[in-house]
This record gives sequence, structure tokens and C-alpha cells, in this order.
Amino acid sequence: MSTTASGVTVKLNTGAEIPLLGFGTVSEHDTETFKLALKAAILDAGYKHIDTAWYYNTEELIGDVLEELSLSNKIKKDEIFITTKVWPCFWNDPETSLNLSLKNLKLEKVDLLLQHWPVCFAKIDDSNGNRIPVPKDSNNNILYDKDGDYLITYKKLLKLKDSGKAKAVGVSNYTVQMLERIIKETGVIPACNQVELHPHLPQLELYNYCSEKGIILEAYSPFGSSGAPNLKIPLIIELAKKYNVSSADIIVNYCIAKKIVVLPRSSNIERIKKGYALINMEKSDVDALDNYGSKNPKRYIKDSWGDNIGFDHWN
Ligand SMILES: NC(=O)C1=CN([C@@H]2O[C@H](COP(=O)(O)OP(=O)(O)OC[C@H]3O[C@@H](n4cnc5c(N)ncnc54)[C@H](O)[C@@H]3O)[C@@H](O)[C@H]2O)C=CC1
Ligand SMILES: O=C1O[C@H](CO)[C@@H](O)[C@@H]1O
Repeated sequence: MSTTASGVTVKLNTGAEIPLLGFGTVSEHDTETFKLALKAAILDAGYKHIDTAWYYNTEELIGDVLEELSLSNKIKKDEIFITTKVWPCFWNDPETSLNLSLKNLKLEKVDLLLQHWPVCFAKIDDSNGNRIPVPKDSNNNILYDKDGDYLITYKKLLKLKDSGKAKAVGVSNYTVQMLERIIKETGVIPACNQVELHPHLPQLELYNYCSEKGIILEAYSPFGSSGAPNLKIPLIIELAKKYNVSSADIIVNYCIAKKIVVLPRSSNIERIKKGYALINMEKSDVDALDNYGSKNPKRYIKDSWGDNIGFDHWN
């Protein structure tokens, strides 16, 4: 096992290794800050995995950084595991989405392609011909496609894998019931399921199901998203003292101990350079964190379309 969190990997059901630590690329900052953060993550902290999506509008910046670092021989592009996602407005033409992502990322293929949400928005383009991510009517209600079905998207993603443009295919924001449905209908087990997961939302039923099926779980918003509220949980602060690390290290190691991919985001260069310490967390501490979240489940990402698919722990 590596001594830094960025070096630890787990095997996907395709046989490929995925680094358990990935750099989250939702951005609240200007383009230069974003690029500097990504460069520090790759060059100083040794990140080998970037999690992005068409929806984040950061793919072109990521493509620029990868191109620059590879042209100056600082990295080889194929050393970095790249995940991108198909947003619900592309539910019926994920190939268009993937082609846009590949163009922006300046890549010929991605390591992992995810269906971003199991929902289907209407396909509406703006006057410049760009797809509207979340189409709404004049009353601000989201426009769903009444003929949409997330199973159709999954089947189309599997075809994209066959075409070689995505080395592996997975899903995001799926419940156990949805996973059961796509597996029953296609016979193909997705490589992973990316969901909100952290010590305040351990998702134990989903975790047990995915472990049994060999689906790698990926934890988004591990720190509780903007403002990082999870870092202030008293049990996490206590464990940080016990192991002499930071609260962020505890959350990252909670996921790593459970072989869950973890996708923290940061734009703070000093923190990024430091990376995350890899510790040997005792099972009783992992269990205590599971227990904490099971008793106090809390979801931070409350996009309204989550309502439509029956997400729980909404309040
Ligand atoms: N599949 C999906 O639907 C979703 C995927 N994601 C992915 O997961 C990634 C991470 O999730 P996010 O929601 O972005 O949030 P996060 O849980 O990683 O938290 C980010 C926040 O924590 C702060 N932070 C980071 N390290 C800190 C530290 N050591 N001390 C204090 N504050 C710290 C950052 O400044 C930022 O405000 C995203 O960037 C994206 O790649 C996120 C949301 C949904
Ligand atoms: O991936 C995602 O990021 C945004 C913002 O957190 C969320 O809406 C989406 O699922």
C-alpha cells in the first residue's frame, strides 16, 4: 500500500485499476484559480484521478492543463484516470455529450463514463445551439421528457463502451432498486455508482448491495460540499486528534478503508499540495463513523430532481 492517499487503487469489474482518491472539479472560482489548483493536485499531491462532467463547465480547462503538462513532459495523459458524465438533458443522445466532453478534454477516450442522474430532461437548445442543462417552463418548473427512461441511457452508454470511447461505464445517483432494474434488463453490472456519501450519509444498504455485486461506490461531496460542514462533526474532530491528522484526512480515510472512491474538492493550493495522509484506521473507528451517520443521516446536495427519484434524508 502506498503511503499517500493518492496512490491507492481498487479494481473495477472491467479489471482496470481506479485510484481511490479523485480530484473533484465542480468549481466556484475563476479559470486561473481552477487551473492552478488542478496543476498542484497533479504535480504536487500526485493525484492520478480527475472527476469531471459536461455539467461542470470545467472540462476545457482540464483539457488545457493535461495538454500543457503532457507537452512539457511532466505527465503522460494516460497516467491520469479521467471520469466524465452524461447530464440528463443528453439522456437520449449520450454520444453527443461524450463527444463534447472528449473535444473539451482533448482526449480520444475516457476511463469511466457515468450517467450523471437517473432522470431525463427535455432536449432544448438555446439560440446559440447549446443544450440547456436544466430546461424550465415559464413557471420555473423543470421540463422532463415524458418519454424518458434512464434505462435507455444506460443501454446507450454500454454501446459507447463497445465503441472504445469509454473504457468503463457506470452510473451516479442510483438507488438499489434502480441498480437492480438495469442489471436485470441488460445483464450488465455497472462498474460503479457515484453517490453522495460521507460519515453523515453512509448509505449502508447501498454499500452492502454494491459490495455484493462488485460495483465500486464513489463518494461525492465527502466534506458536505460548500463550506465543508462535515469537518466540524465532533466524532471526526475526536478521531483527527487520535490519529494526529486533519478532519479531512479522517473522512478520506473512512472512504479508503471501505474501498470507496472519494472525490474531495479544494481550490486552496497549500491544502492541495499537502494531500491527504494515509492512515490505518481501526475497524472500530470506521464502524463508529458508520454508526454516527446511520443514526443522523443528512444529505447536503438537494437538487430538486432528486425529489423525483425518491431520495431520502432530504431534511
Ligand atoms: N455525481 C454527482 O451528482 C455529484 C458529483 N460531485 C463530485 O464530487 C466532488 C466533490 O463534491 P463537492 O460537492 O464539490 O464538495 P466537497 O464535499 O468536496 O466539499 C468542498 C468544499 O470543502 C472545502 N474544503 C476542502 N478541503 C477543505 C479543508 N481541508 N478544510 C476546510 N474546507 C475544505 C472546499 O473549499 C469546498 O468549499 C465535486 O467537485 C464533483 O466532482 C459533487 C456533487 C454531485
Ligand atoms: O455533480 C453535480 O454537481 C452539482 C453541484 O453540486 C450537482 O447538481 C450535480 O449533481
